[in-house]
Amino acid sequence: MTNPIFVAIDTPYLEDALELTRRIKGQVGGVKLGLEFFCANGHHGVHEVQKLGLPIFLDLKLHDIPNTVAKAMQAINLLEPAIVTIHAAGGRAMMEDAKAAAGLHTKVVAVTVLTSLDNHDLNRVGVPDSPELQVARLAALAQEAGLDGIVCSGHEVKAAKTAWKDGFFVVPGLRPAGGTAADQKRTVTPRHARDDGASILVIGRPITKAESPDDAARAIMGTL
Ligand SMILES: O=c1ccn([C@@H]2O[C@H](COP(=O)(O)O)[C@@H](O)[C@H]2O)c(=O)[nH]1
Repeated sequence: MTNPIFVAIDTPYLEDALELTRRIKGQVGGVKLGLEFFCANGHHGVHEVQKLGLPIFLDLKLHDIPNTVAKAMQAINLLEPAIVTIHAAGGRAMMEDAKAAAGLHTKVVAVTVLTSLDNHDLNRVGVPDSPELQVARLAALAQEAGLDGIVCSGHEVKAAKTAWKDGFFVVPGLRPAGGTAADQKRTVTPRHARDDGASILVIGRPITKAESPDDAARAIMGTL
């Protein structure tokens, strides 16, 4: 089995990111760099991590008017990321323009409902539906816009895959059995997400905050 684990390296410190990536390199399939890292280290930082040889997932969650998102996408094309995120809530035109501006080998995936939100949180931002319904709605819009796939929690991935057979499904909010959820509200185990159709598993703190990140990644891989 290809290793589906992308480890979320959530740090503003380049040296820490490099050390962690070197340490877990043999145990994961790729590295996810987010806003925290990109704002602190920019293109240079991404290049440095890239030199270690793992596929790079740039989790920038772009969300703006179509022209601005398309220009941002063009500006990161040089980095040739394997995966980039945008927000589905930006609408169909924004997603279409983002995909058109992306490099040929970059998967553009849309964040549907953040895994840190539950039903109540969603209602508070004006969405009267459940996360399941909202994910299905935004996944259909992302598919119409020609994107490669979506980001959703492990609770919705099975239904999303049924509706979008060749979609690419990124699932964060993963916790090994008994793990601390922290700010995540819609969590499942990595095995559950994999069995339900996740294409890649995004795992941060259960690996990066473990006493031995490489052992933690190996142990999670052993459960899949
Ligand atoms: O809905 C989403 C979208 C992105 N994320 C990102 O995934 C990791 C999860 O980190 P953990 O430490 O495993 O909780 C993090 O980088 C988020 O920005 C998400 O959690 N949920």
